[in-house]
Amino acid sequence: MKPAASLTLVGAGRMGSALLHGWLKGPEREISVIEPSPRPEIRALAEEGRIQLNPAPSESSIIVLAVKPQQFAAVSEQAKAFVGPKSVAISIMAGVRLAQLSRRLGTERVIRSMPNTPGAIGQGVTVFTAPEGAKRTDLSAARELLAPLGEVHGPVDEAMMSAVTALSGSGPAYIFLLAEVMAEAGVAQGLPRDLALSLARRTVEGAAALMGESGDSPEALRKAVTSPGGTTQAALDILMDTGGMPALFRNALSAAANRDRQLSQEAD
Ligand SMILES: NC(=O)C1=CN([C@@H]2O[C@H](COP(=O)(O)OP(=O)(O)OC[C@H]3O[C@@H](n4cnc5c(N)ncnc54)[C@H](OP(=O)(O)O)[C@@H]3O)[C@@H](O)[C@H]2O)C=CC1
Ligand SMILES: O=C(O)[C@@H]1CCC=N1
Repeated sequence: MKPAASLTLVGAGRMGSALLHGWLKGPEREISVIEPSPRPEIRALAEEGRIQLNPAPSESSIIVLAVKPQQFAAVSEQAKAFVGPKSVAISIMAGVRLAQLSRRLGTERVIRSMPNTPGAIGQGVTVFTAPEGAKRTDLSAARELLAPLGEVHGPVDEAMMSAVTALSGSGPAYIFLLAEVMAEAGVAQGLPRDLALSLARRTVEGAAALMGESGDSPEALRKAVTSPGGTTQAALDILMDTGGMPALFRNALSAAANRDRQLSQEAD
Protein backbone atom coordinates (compact mmCIF):
# COMPACT_ATOMS: atom_id res chain seq x y z
CA MET A 1 0.00 0.00 0.00
CA LYS A 2 1.20 3.52 -0.83
CA PRO A 3 2.56 5.32 2.27
CA ALA A 4 0.49 8.27 3.55
CA ALA A 5 1.33 11.54 1.79
CA SER A 6 3.74 13.52 3.91
CA LEU A 7 1.95 16.77 3.15
CA THR A 8 -1.67 17.45 2.19
CA LEU A 9 -2.65 20.95 1.12
CA VAL A 10 -6.38 21.65 1.43
CA GLY A 11 -7.20 24.61 -0.82
CA ALA A 12 -4.89 25.64 -3.67
CA GLY A 13 -6.22 29.12 -4.37
CA ARG A 14 -4.12 32.26 -4.34
CA MET A 15 -2.24 31.60 -1.09
CA GLY A 16 -2.29 27.79 -1.25
CA SER A 17 -0.66 27.98 -4.70
CA ALA A 18 1.91 30.46 -3.41
CA LEU A 19 2.78 28.06 -0.56
CA LEU A 20 2.96 25.16 -2.97
CA HIS A 21 5.44 26.99 -5.18
CA GLY A 22 7.56 27.74 -2.12
CA TRP A 23 7.51 24.05 -1.08
CA LEU A 24 8.32 22.81 -4.56
CA LYS A 25 11.50 24.92 -4.44
CA GLY A 26 12.44 23.43 -1.04
CA PRO A 27 13.42 19.87 -0.06
CA GLU A 28 11.64 17.15 -2.02
CA ARG A 29 8.51 15.78 -0.33
CA GLU A 30 5.37 13.94 -1.29
CA ILE A 31 2.58 16.50 -1.70
CA SER A 32 -1.15 15.96 -2.17
CA VAL A 33 -3.48 18.80 -3.04
CA ILE A 34 -7.20 18.83 -2.32
CA GLU A 35 -8.89 21.43 -4.48
CA PRO A 36 -12.33 21.19 -6.15
CA SER A 37 -11.53 23.70 -8.89
CA PRO A 38 -7.78 23.47 -9.55
CA ARG A 39 -6.10 26.21 -11.58
CA PRO A 40 -4.37 25.11 -14.81
CA GLU A 41 -0.94 25.42 -13.14
CA ILE A 42 -2.04 23.01 -10.38
CA ARG A 43 -3.36 20.52 -12.96
CA ALA A 44 -0.03 20.84 -14.82
CA LEU A 45 1.92 20.02 -11.63
CA ALA A 46 -0.26 16.91 -11.19
CA GLU A 47 0.33 15.88 -14.82
CA GLU A 48 4.09 16.30 -14.30
CA GLY A 49 3.81 13.99 -11.27
CA ARG A 50 5.06 16.67 -8.86
CA ILE A 51 1.87 16.55 -6.77
CA GLN A 52 -1.13 14.25 -6.37
CA LEU A 53 -4.40 16.03 -7.05
CA ASN A 54 -7.51 15.06 -5.05
CA PRO A 55 -6.30 11.60 -3.98
CA ALA A 56 -8.48 9.30 -1.84
CA PRO A 57 -8.25 10.27 1.84
CA SER A 58 -5.52 8.67 3.93
CA GLU A 59 -3.76 9.79 7.09
CA SER A 60 -1.24 12.52 6.26
CA SER A 61 1.68 13.62 8.43
CA ILE A 62 0.96 17.30 7.82
CA ILE A 63 -2.34 18.84 6.70
CA VAL A 64 -2.22 22.46 5.64
CA LEU A 65 -5.55 24.30 5.64
CA ALA A 66 -5.55 27.09 3.06
CA VAL A 67 -9.25 27.61 2.39
CA LYS A 68 -11.15 30.81 3.18
CA PRO A 69 -12.06 31.08 6.87
CA GLN A 70 -15.73 31.15 5.80
CA GLN A 71 -15.25 27.74 4.07
CA PHE A 72 -13.55 26.10 7.04
CA ALA A 73 -16.61 24.72 8.83
CA ALA A 74 -17.74 22.84 5.71
CA VAL A 75 -14.22 21.84 4.62
CA SER A 76 -13.25 20.54 8.07
CA GLU A 77 -15.56 17.54 7.64
CA GLN A 78 -13.63 16.56 4.49
CA ALA A 79 -10.20 17.49 5.92
CA LYS A 80 -10.79 15.29 8.98
CA ALA A 81 -10.42 12.25 6.73
CA PHE A 82 -6.70 13.12 6.36
CA VAL A 83 -6.15 13.62 10.09
CA GLY A 84 -4.96 10.74 12.27
CA PRO A 85 -3.01 10.31 15.49
CA LYS A 86 0.29 10.96 13.68
CA SER A 87 -0.93 14.11 11.91
CA VAL A 88 -0.31 17.75 12.67
CA ALA A 89 -2.71 20.27 11.14
CA ILE A 90 -1.31 23.66 10.15
CA SER A 91 -3.77 26.43 9.32
CA ILE A 92 -2.94 29.59 7.39
CA MET A 93 -6.53 30.87 7.68
CA ALA A 94 -7.06 34.37 8.99
CA GLY A 95 -9.14 34.50 12.13
CA VAL A 96 -9.61 30.78 12.81
CA ARG A 97 -8.40 30.16 16.37
CA LEU A 98 -6.44 27.16 17.68
CA ALA A 99 -9.42 26.01 19.75
CA GLN A 100 -11.69 26.13 16.69
CA LEU A 101 -9.17 24.15 14.65
CA SER A 102 -8.89 21.52 17.39
CA ARG A 103 -12.62 21.19 17.82
CA ARG A 104 -13.47 20.90 14.13
CA LEU A 105 -10.55 18.64 13.18
CA GLY A 106 -10.78 16.45 16.27
CA THR A 107 -7.10 16.78 17.22
CA GLU A 108 -5.05 18.76 19.73
CA ARG A 109 -2.11 18.78 17.31
CA VAL A 110 -2.84 22.08 15.58
CA ILE A 111 -0.75 25.08 14.55
CA ARG A 112 -2.13 28.47 13.47
CA SER A 113 0.11 30.41 11.14
CA MET A 114 0.03 33.56 9.04
CA PRO A 115 2.31 33.58 5.98
CA ASN A 116 2.30 36.11 3.14
CA THR A 117 2.44 35.88 -0.66
CA PRO A 118 6.17 36.67 -1.11
CA GLY A 119 6.56 33.15 0.34
CA ALA A 120 6.01 31.94 -3.24
CA ILE A 121 9.56 33.15 -4.00
CA GLY A 122 11.07 32.35 -0.59
CA GLN A 123 10.89 36.03 0.46
CA GLY A 124 7.90 35.77 2.78
CA VAL A 125 7.54 36.06 6.51
CA THR A 126 5.37 33.77 8.60
CA VAL A 127 4.35 33.92 12.25
CA PHE A 128 2.85 30.92 14.01
CA THR A 129 1.20 30.03 17.30
CA ALA A 130 0.58 26.67 18.93
CA PRO A 131 -1.41 25.35 21.89
CA GLU A 132 0.29 25.37 25.26
CA GLY A 133 2.21 22.15 25.70
CA ALA A 134 2.41 21.51 21.94
CA LYS A 135 4.82 18.72 21.06
CA ARG A 136 8.30 19.91 20.10
CA THR A 137 8.06 17.74 17.01
CA ASP A 138 4.93 19.64 15.90
CA LEU A 139 6.68 22.98 16.37
CA SER A 140 9.66 21.79 14.36
CA ALA A 141 7.35 20.35 11.68
CA ALA A 142 5.74 23.80 11.38
CA ARG A 143 9.11 25.56 11.21
CA GLU A 144 10.41 23.12 8.62
CA LEU A 145 7.29 23.46 6.48
CA LEU A 146 7.28 27.25 6.64
CA ALA A 147 11.06 27.76 6.21
CA PRO A 148 11.07 27.45 2.38
CA LEU A 149 8.69 30.43 2.31
CA GLY A 150 11.16 32.76 4.07
CA GLU A 151 11.56 34.00 7.64
CA VAL A 152 9.60 32.21 10.39
CA HIS A 153 8.73 33.60 13.83
CA GLY A 154 7.09 31.62 16.59
CA PRO A 155 5.50 30.22 18.51
CA VAL A 156 4.01 33.54 19.65
CA ASP A 157 1.05 34.21 21.92
CA GLU A 158 -2.15 33.60 19.93
CA ALA A 159 -3.44 37.04 20.98
CA MET A 160 -0.86 38.58 18.61
CA MET A 161 -2.20 36.87 15.50
CA SER A 162 -4.76 39.53 14.53
CA ALA A 163 -2.06 42.22 14.53
CA VAL A 164 0.34 39.92 12.66
CA THR A 165 -2.32 39.28 10.02
CA ALA A 166 -2.95 43.02 9.68
CA LEU A 167 0.77 43.83 9.34
CA SER A 168 2.54 41.08 7.41
CA GLY A 169 -0.31 38.84 6.18
CA SER A 170 -2.13 41.66 4.41
CA GLY A 171 1.00 43.84 4.14
CA PRO A 172 2.09 42.94 0.60
CA ALA A 173 -1.19 44.45 -0.65
CA TYR A 174 -0.28 47.78 0.94
CA ILE A 175 3.06 47.79 -0.89
CA PHE A 176 1.45 46.92 -4.23
CA LEU A 177 -1.06 49.70 -3.61
CA LEU A 178 1.87 52.05 -2.98
CA ALA A 179 3.31 51.18 -6.41
CA GLU A 180 -0.13 51.70 -7.98
CA VAL A 181 -0.76 55.10 -6.39
CA MET A 182 2.79 56.33 -7.00
CA ALA A 183 2.38 55.46 -10.68
CA GLU A 184 -0.98 57.27 -10.82
CA ALA A 185 0.56 60.32 -9.16
CA GLY A 186 3.35 60.23 -11.77
CA VAL A 187 0.73 60.17 -14.54
CA ALA A 188 -0.93 63.17 -12.89
CA GLN A 189 2.47 64.95 -13.13
CA GLY A 190 2.47 64.35 -16.90
CA LEU A 191 4.44 61.09 -17.28
CA PRO A 192 3.27 58.50 -19.81
CA ARG A 193 1.47 55.65 -17.98
CA ASP A 194 3.97 52.92 -19.01
CA LEU A 195 6.95 54.94 -17.85
CA ALA A 196 5.20 55.94 -14.59
CA LEU A 197 4.36 52.30 -13.80
CA SER A 198 7.86 51.15 -14.64
CA LEU A 199 9.42 53.87 -12.42
CA ALA A 200 7.05 53.08 -9.55
CA ARG A 201 7.73 49.31 -9.77
CA ARG A 202 11.51 49.68 -9.92
CA THR A 203 11.47 52.21 -7.09
CA VAL A 204 9.51 49.88 -4.81
CA GLU A 205 11.63 46.86 -5.83
CA GLY A 206 14.91 48.75 -5.51
CA ALA A 207 14.03 50.37 -2.19
CA ALA A 208 12.99 46.98 -0.74
CA ALA A 209 16.19 45.33 -2.00
CA LEU A 210 18.30 48.17 -0.57
CA MET A 211 16.58 47.85 2.81
CA GLY A 212 17.20 44.09 2.73
CA GLU A 213 20.85 44.28 1.69
CA SER A 214 21.97 47.29 3.72
CA GLY A 215 20.38 46.13 6.97
CA ASP A 216 19.88 49.83 7.82
CA SER A 217 16.62 50.87 9.49
CA PRO A 218 13.81 52.16 7.25
CA GLU A 219 14.09 55.45 9.10
CA ALA A 220 17.83 55.79 8.35
CA LEU A 221 17.25 54.91 4.69
CA ARG A 222 14.41 57.45 4.45
CA LYS A 223 16.62 60.16 5.99
CA ALA A 224 19.41 59.33 3.51
CA VAL A 225 17.06 60.27 0.63
CA THR A 226 15.83 63.45 2.29
CA SER A 227 18.01 66.46 1.55
CA PRO A 228 17.17 69.32 3.92
CA GLY A 229 14.88 71.76 2.14
CA GLY A 230 14.76 69.49 -0.92
CA THR A 231 12.11 67.70 -2.97
CA THR A 232 11.69 64.64 -0.70
CA GLN A 233 11.16 66.82 2.34
CA ALA A 234 8.40 68.67 0.46
CA ALA A 235 6.64 65.34 -0.21
CA LEU A 236 7.22 63.94 3.30
CA ASP A 237 5.75 67.08 4.86
CA ILE A 238 2.47 65.98 3.27
CA LEU A 239 2.83 62.20 3.74
CA MET A 240 3.77 62.48 7.42
CA ASP A 241 1.37 65.30 8.30
CA THR A 242 -1.73 64.77 10.49
CA GLY A 243 -3.98 62.39 8.62
CA GLY A 244 -1.02 61.28 6.47
CA MET A 245 0.59 57.84 6.26
CA PRO A 246 1.18 57.23 10.00
CA ALA A 247 -2.48 57.87 10.86
CA LEU A 248 -3.76 56.12 7.73
CA PHE A 249 -1.73 52.99 8.49
CA ARG A 250 -2.79 52.94 12.15
CA ASN A 251 -6.42 53.03 11.01
CA ALA A 252 -5.88 50.53 8.22
CA LEU A 253 -4.13 47.98 10.45
CA SER A 254 -6.76 48.46 13.12
CA ALA A 255 -9.49 47.69 10.57
CA ALA A 256 -7.64 44.59 9.35
CA ALA A 257 -7.03 43.31 12.91
CA ASN A 258 -10.69 43.90 13.79
CA ARG A 259 -11.77 41.97 10.70
CA ASP A 260 -9.52 39.08 11.80
CA ARG A 261 -11.27 39.06 15.20
CA GLN A 262 -14.68 39.14 13.49
CA LEU A 263 -13.67 36.16 11.34
CA SER A 264 -12.87 34.29 14.58
CA GLN A 265 -16.41 34.85 15.78
CA GLU A 266 -17.87 33.76 12.44
CA ALA A 267 -15.81 30.53 12.55
CA ASP A 268 -17.60 29.36 15.76
N1 LIG B 1 -4.07 35.67 -0.03
C1 LIG B 1 -3.18 35.96 0.92
O1 LIG B 1 -2.30 36.81 0.73
C2 LIG B 1 -3.20 35.24 2.24
C3 LIG B 1 -4.23 34.40 2.58
N2 LIG B 1 -4.22 33.76 3.79
C4 LIG B 1 -5.31 32.85 4.13
O2 LIG B 1 -5.26 31.82 3.19
C5 LIG B 1 -6.56 31.30 3.01
C6 LIG B 1 -6.87 31.21 1.53
O3 LIG B 1 -6.88 32.51 0.99
P1 LIG B 1 -6.78 32.73 -0.57
O4 LIG B 1 -5.81 31.77 -1.14
O5 LIG B 1 -6.58 34.17 -0.76
O6 LIG B 1 -8.27 32.29 -1.00
P2 LIG B 1 -8.74 31.53 -2.30
O7 LIG B 1 -10.22 31.63 -2.36
O8 LIG B 1 -7.92 31.98 -3.47
O9 LIG B 1 -8.35 30.01 -2.03
C7 LIG B 1 -9.14 29.07 -1.34
C8 LIG B 1 -9.24 27.84 -2.21
O10 LIG B 1 -9.85 26.78 -1.49
C9 LIG B 1 -10.74 26.14 -2.38
N3 LIG B 1 -11.73 25.28 -1.73
C10 LIG B 1 -13.04 25.52 -1.51
N4 LIG B 1 -13.63 24.44 -0.94
C11 LIG B 1 -12.67 23.51 -0.81
C12 LIG B 1 -12.66 22.19 -0.31
N5 LIG B 1 -13.77 21.60 0.17
N6 LIG B 1 -11.52 21.51 -0.31
C13 LIG B 1 -10.39 22.08 -0.79
N7 LIG B 1 -10.34 23.34 -1.28
C14 LIG B 1 -11.46 24.04 -1.29
C15 LIG B 1 -11.34 27.29 -3.14
O11 LIG B 1 -12.03 26.84 -4.29
P3 LIG B 1 -13.27 27.75 -4.83
O12 LIG B 1 -12.66 29.02 -5.31
O13 LIG B 1 -13.83 26.90 -5.92
O14 LIG B 1 -14.18 27.95 -3.65
C16 LIG B 1 -10.11 28.10 -3.46
O15 LIG B 1 -9.43 27.62 -4.62
C17 LIG B 1 -7.53 32.19 3.73
O16 LIG B 1 -7.96 31.56 4.90
C18 LIG B 1 -6.71 33.43 4.04
O17 LIG B 1 -7.09 33.99 5.26
C19 LIG B 1 -3.18 33.89 4.65
C20 LIG B 1 -2.13 34.68 4.36
C21 LIG B 1 -2.06 35.49 3.16
O1 LIG C 1 -7.23 39.28 3.09
C1 LIG C 1 -7.24 38.28 3.81
O2 LIG C 1 -8.21 38.06 4.57
C2 LIG C 1 -6.07 37.34 3.79
C3 LIG C 1 -5.41 37.21 5.13
C4 LIG C 1 -4.11 37.93 5.02
C5 LIG C 1 -3.98 38.22 3.61
N1 LIG C 1 -5.03 37.87 2.94
